[in-house]
Amino acid sequence: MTRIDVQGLTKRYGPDTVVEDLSFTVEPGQVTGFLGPNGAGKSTTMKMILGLAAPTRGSVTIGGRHHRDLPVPLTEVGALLDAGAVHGSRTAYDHLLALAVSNGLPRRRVDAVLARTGMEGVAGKRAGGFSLGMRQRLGIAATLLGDPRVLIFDEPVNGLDPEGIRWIRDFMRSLAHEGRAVLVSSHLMSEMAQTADHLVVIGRGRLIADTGMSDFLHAAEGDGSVLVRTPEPDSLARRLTTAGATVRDGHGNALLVSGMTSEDIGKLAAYHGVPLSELTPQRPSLEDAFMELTRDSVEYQGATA
Ligand SMILES: Nc1ncnc2c1ncn2[C@@H]1O[C@H](COP(=O)(O)OP(=O)(O)OP(=O)(O)O)[C@@H](O)[C@H]1O
Repeated sequence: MTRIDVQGLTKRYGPDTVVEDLSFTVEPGQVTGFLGPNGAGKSTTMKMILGLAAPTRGSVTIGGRHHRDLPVPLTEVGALLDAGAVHGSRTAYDHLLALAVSNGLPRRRVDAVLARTGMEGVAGKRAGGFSLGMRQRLGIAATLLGDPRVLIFDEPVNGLDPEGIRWIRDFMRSLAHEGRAVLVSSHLMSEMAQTADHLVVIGRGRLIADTGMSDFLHAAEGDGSVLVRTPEPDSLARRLTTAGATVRDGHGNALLVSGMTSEDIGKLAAYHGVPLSELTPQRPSLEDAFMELTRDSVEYQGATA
């Protein structure tokens, strides 16, 4: 099985250390979300994985080999860093054919990737006239020309409409489902939550978290308090406190209850005949959880941060 192995990776540009002692693996059969605020070093790390930037220290291997030692790189790793890197005057078919030929790949792979990405209908159209979503599809088709086991996408959903985002998300999942190792960068936690199985979070070039998505979501669930709305807040607060819960007053007729599940609060209220108009477990948004995690490492904090 082919995995990406990043070990002690460091990159300096002059006096600036933009990636610092970074280690993580990208496992086959799952989507690994590579998350970090703007300027965190995601693109630089991806370039080092692909041999496009030389590490100052540390190493990256793909299936145990450095990128420079891969005989036909496109058959081992496909990458989309910038979907704009297409000759606008070429048709989608010719763009892919030029890539295939220059990499010694058979012509039939062009038809295969056009079909895989649902682009047969526009294969003869010039890429210069494509929407951003179509350009992304073309870029993704190109990454698949060599049928690689490892795929790398830098912010693939940036600027796309909801349909385009959904398409890319499903596509990433299907690639992982086939056993490929998929690394996808983003600065949006909410996007990753719907796509990734595993999360590698960096800030200012350093590793902040390397965790399963479900563990992250679990940790983000907060203190487990429950918002309860009732026309009889005083009576319910008394009964909840007697039953061992901690109750804080909210706005209007709302109570914020901790130390008891929403299910037990509902049962207690029903038992005492107290009507409820709302019973909502409180969870911080994923974006909140991510901001909390990376708070100390955003590059430029606003005056109010
Ligand atoms: N060739 C370069 N020379 C000097 N500094 C660079 C170079 N490339 C990147 N940097 C700096 O390295 C830091 C990390 O940039 P990088 O593009 O890797 O971050 P990123 O996490 O991908 O951010 P974004 O989401 O904004 O693309 C930034 O401060 C950037 O200015």
